[in-house]
Amino acid sequence: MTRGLGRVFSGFKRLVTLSVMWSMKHPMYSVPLRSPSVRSMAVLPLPFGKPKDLSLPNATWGPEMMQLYEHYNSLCKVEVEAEGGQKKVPWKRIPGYNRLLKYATGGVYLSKMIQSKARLFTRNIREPGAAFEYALFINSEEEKCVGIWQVGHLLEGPPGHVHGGAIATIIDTVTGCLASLSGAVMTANLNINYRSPIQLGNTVVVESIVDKREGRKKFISCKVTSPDGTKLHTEATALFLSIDINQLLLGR
Ligand SMILES: CCCCCCCCCCCCCCCC(=O)SCCNC(=O)CCNC(=O)[C@H](O)C(C)(C)COP(=O)(O)OP(=O)(O)OC[C@H]1O[C@@H](n2cnc3c(N)ncnc32)[C@H](O)[C@@H]1OP(=O)(O)O
Repeated sequence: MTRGLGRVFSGFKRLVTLSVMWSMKHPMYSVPLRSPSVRSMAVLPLPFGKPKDLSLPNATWGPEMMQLYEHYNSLCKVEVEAEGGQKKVPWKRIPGYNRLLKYATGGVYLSKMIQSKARLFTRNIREPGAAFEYALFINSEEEKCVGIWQVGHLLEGPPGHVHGGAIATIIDTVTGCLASLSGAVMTANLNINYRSPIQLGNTVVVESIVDKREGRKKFISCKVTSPDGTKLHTEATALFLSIDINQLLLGR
């Protein structure tokens, strides 16, 4: 089984790697608000169809979530001067699917082959608004990732408030997205200080930056605040280690 999977995977590996690298540089993520024409590189024709981008607004998004989305989405259209007089758009919205492998060309097929029932933890509840509603924005120039999150009623920990494990998930996702800018990583360490509880249904902003790199290690810090930044909910530091995705998938 492992050998068979290895053969399937190695056939796609190069394609996936190249397309992930290409996708991080491609301006496709600058999707205008409510644009019906979301171009997705994960879109291959038959037989699996087009994956749905779950990072776009839906009817459950409240005014604060929409305001933040519009703010960061508008940053995704701002060009800045880069080296050699060229223009760059540093902010990109990361499209969200229910599996990570759908991210890249070939991933649609791969994700059907490898544990077809697997779902990304943050996208496994189909009811809109019930759990994690979010969009991630990344600035590769400043090495910064911002997540806007609306936390639904299925994430209760203390009465009426968000579970600490759900907050850890949010932090792991935002810092993990930033850490994976240059390739596959795993979380080695997550250190969280919970400063003030988050009410269910509320929207929060999660900002993360790279503090330091040492070989395979990336040290990232993160804070979770209210939308206007006045209330600090959570602070965290994370250590990510770059990994060989082959080893992860093939269990070597
Ligand atoms: C591609 C683009 C896609 C973009 C699209 C993104 C969209 C959406 C993003 C969603 C993002 C979700 C992000 C979820 C991310 C998870 O949730 S990952 C799941 C949770 N994590 C795990 O299960 C990891 C389990 N642990 C492991 O697999 C292994 O321990 C690790 C972390 C891979 C490290 O193992 P290793 O590679 O063998 O490394 P090892 O030799 O042990 O250590 C190397 C160095 O790191 C140090 N180290 C290792 N562990 C630790 C530790 N815990 N503390 C301190 N130091 C440590 C060692 O001391 C050593 O240091 P030096 O001696 O070199 O100075």
